[in-house]
This record gives sequence, structure tokens and C-alpha cells, in this order.
Amino acid sequence: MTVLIDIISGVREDLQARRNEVPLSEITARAAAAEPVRPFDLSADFGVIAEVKRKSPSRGDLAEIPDPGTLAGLYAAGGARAISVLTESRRFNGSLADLDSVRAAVDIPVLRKDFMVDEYQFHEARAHGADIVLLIVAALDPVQLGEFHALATELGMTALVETHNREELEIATELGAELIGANTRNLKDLSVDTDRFAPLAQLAPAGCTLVAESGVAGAAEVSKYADSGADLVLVGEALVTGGRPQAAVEEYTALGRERRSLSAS
Ligand SMILES: O=P(O)(O)OC[C@@H](O)[C@@H](O)c1c[nH]c2ccccc12
Repeated sequence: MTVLIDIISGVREDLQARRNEVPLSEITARAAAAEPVRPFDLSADFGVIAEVKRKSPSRGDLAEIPDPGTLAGLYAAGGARAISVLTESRRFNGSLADLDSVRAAVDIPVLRKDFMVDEYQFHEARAHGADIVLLIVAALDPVQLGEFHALATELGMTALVETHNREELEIATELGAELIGANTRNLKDLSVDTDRFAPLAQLAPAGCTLVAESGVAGAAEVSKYADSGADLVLVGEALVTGGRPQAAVEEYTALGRERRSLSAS
């Protein structure tokens, strides 16, 4: 069984438990009553989506993060464009409580980073204040992907449509996704190869906002992704383990902007 299928079966079990506590009718009502969405400006300058990530299936425990709100505050002070919060519990040790504390601590958009496979999770994301949700093309059939994209949009959220290869990028393009992620980590075997970004960036539709996901260990990868056309970089591990979250976000943002302006001229 691939890692992705395995993760999703755990996600479905946990979801069933939450659903027994709070039925769909109740979660949709909570979503409708939630704080308004913070719009994510797709036309802004190069930026960093900074992730709150405690653990990962490939690397195990990364950082304790006793207070995700405090970490998010440092990211925001460094100029992060959005905060990504892992809410998957079994492999990433995340939670909706983390999403709540981050949303309360900052005033920039917050991404619920999870394996979204059921309509319930979108209402739940919004009920917990999410402004952006992740849609993983590899995890969904094209019909579901279309339905979930429409649902996220209907709820006012922006969907980050994550791709890993040419075929998935074509599906994201067909969908009309405005925010497309190219993940250099293959979710089927978890290997990262930063060289995967450039060929995908080449294929991205004109006018979309492109996010380079995974594999940023430091400035070198930020430059590499920006030079290949990334509008945003999504960084987890390096920020939670590096000990200087605010300075690193500042540095990556400045560097990416510089590289983008060089490649534009
Ligand atoms: O820690 P990294 O290598 O900076 O990666 C961050 C992010 O790209 C990664 O957490 C991620 C990308 N897509 C995902 C989907 C599910 C869970 C996690 C992810």
C-alpha cells in the first residue's frame, strides 16, 4: 500500500470519530457562522507560506512546538504571506486545535494542511477559520477534485491545488486552479527532489500563482525555486528546526523577491 493511501485511511477513521461528535448539519452551521475569510492576494509579490509542522512520516519528530500561535506570530513578523498548519494527527501530530491557536494569533491567511477527502472537512476547515485549503490531486479522482474545488470556493476559501507531475498539473490546469502547488516530494514514496520543480513550473498555465512545495533547506533552494518561476515557497522543516523562524522568513522573502526581479529584467 502506498504511503498516501495508508495516510488517507487513517484520516477517514479520525474523520468518522469527529463526525459522530459533530454531525455535518452542525459543522456546516458553524462554518456559516465563522469569522470571515481573510482573502489571499494571489497577485502579491514573491512570498513565503510558513508551516507549523511537528512531525512528518519521512523524518519523524521535527520540533515540539508547545505553542503554535507563538511560532505563527514569529512567521508573521518575518513577513510570511500565509501560515500553513498541518492538522493531520497520526503522521504529522497536528490538530484542529493548532489551527485554532494559529488563526487567533495572526491576522494573515491560514492554510489548513490536511488530506481533504470528504465534504465534511471543508466545512470543518472553515468552522475553524481556515482561509486556504489544500487539494491534493494525487489523493482525489477528477470528479471529486472538481466538487471539492467548487465547495472550497463556495465557502469563500482559496484552494491550493497540489501536483507532483505533469499529468496532475494538467488536471489542475483543466480545473482552472488559480493557486497551484508543485510538490517536489512524491507523496507515494516520500522522496524529495528539488529538480522536479522547474519542469512542472514550465507547464504551469500563464496567470496562475505557483507555489514551490517541500525541500527548502535554506537559501539555495529558495533561489532555485524563484529562478524557476515560483511565486511562493512553502517551507516547513527548515523553519521549525532552524531556530530562527522570523529571520529565515524575512531572508527567504527578500531573496526570492530579488531573484524574481532579476529573472523579470
Ligand atoms: O518540510 P518541507 O520539506 O519544507 O515541506 C513542507 C510542505 O511542502 C510539506 O509539509 C507538504 C507538502 N504537501 C503536503 C501534503 C501533506 C502533508 C505535508 C505536505
